[in-house]
Amino acid sequence: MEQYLHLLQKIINEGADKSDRTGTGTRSLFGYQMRFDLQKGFPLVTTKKLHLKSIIYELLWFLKGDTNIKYLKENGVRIWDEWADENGDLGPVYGKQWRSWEGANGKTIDQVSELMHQLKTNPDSRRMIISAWNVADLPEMHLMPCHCLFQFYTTPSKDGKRRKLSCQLYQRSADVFLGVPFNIASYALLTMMIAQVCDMEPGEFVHSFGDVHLYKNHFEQAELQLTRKPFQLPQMKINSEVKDIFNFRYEDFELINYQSHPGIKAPVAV
Ligand SMILES: Nc1nc(=O)c2c([nH]1)NC[C@@H]1CN(c3ccc(C(=O)N[C@@H](CCC(=O)O)C(=O)O)cc3)CN21
Ligand SMILES: O=c1ccn([C@H]2C[C@H](O)[C@@H](COP(=O)(O)O)O2)c(=O)[nH]1
Repeated sequence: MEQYLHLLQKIINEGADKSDRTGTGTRSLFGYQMRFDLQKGFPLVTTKKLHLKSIIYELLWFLKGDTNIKYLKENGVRIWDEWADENGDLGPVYGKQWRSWEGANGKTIDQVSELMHQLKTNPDSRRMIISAWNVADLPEMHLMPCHCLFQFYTTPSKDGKRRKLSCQLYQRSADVFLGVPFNIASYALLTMMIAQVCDMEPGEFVHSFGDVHLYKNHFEQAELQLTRKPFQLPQMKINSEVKDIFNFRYEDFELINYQSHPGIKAPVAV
């Protein structure tokens, strides 16, 4: 995960100091890209211990089309608590847009099912995009989508038998210390899950950023992380019997050989 440490260092060295919506203050860069070859291991940050359980449950929650934190809470995941109302609702956030985007004349569009259909029937398509940035719904969302648009791309693999699947994400706003390690692992996992159910090989995850920032109250934590040497990447083992993107359960994932430095606490900007 040298790419990630390089980004942290670059923000510290070259970023502009900016105020932000939360009142915390950030140092920020505009426009940056990282690439992760998913055949070289699972891109989970090793310079602090990451809680993969939260990442997996959050992804399964998006795929269910859920936008209430009840399911997360039942599974011990608290990362969305600060944004929910008294009923646990977050408004029409990711899950709603991925699975039931409301179009004209009351029709809803399941972008994930559409994507699966395209990948299986027309894998050279240049239109395999999922967008959470539903402009009409933005005012109702408790937090506007940060990872707002992603695209898939396939090529024939070397042996010509199976295709290789890559994914590129555009993240308009990125909390480099807390959010980004989650976002990398989440989209890497999603790409591997989709590759499996389409009988493809995982290719690359390309992570493109708009405003990528380090909050002022994460500086010490980031400096500590930069003193640490990354370990080799772990591997992710997925239950190969699952052949439908909507049938994955938490128990279908096994992280192997994850060696990391200790966790580092940091306050989340609300
Ligand atoms: N300021 C901010 N940063 C974010 O990364 C973020 C938001 N807001 N709002 C919406 C979601 C929620 N996300 C979050 C929220 C909290 C943690 C966090 O506190 N992570 C801790 C451990 C949390 C756990 O797994 O229980 C960490 O050390 O990574 C991570 C991602 C990502 N998003
Ligand atoms: O998956 C996520 C979700 C959120 N973030 C961060 C990025 C920003 O620091 C805040 C959102 O604030 P805005 O004012 O709406 O940009 O949350 C993230 O990094 N990853």
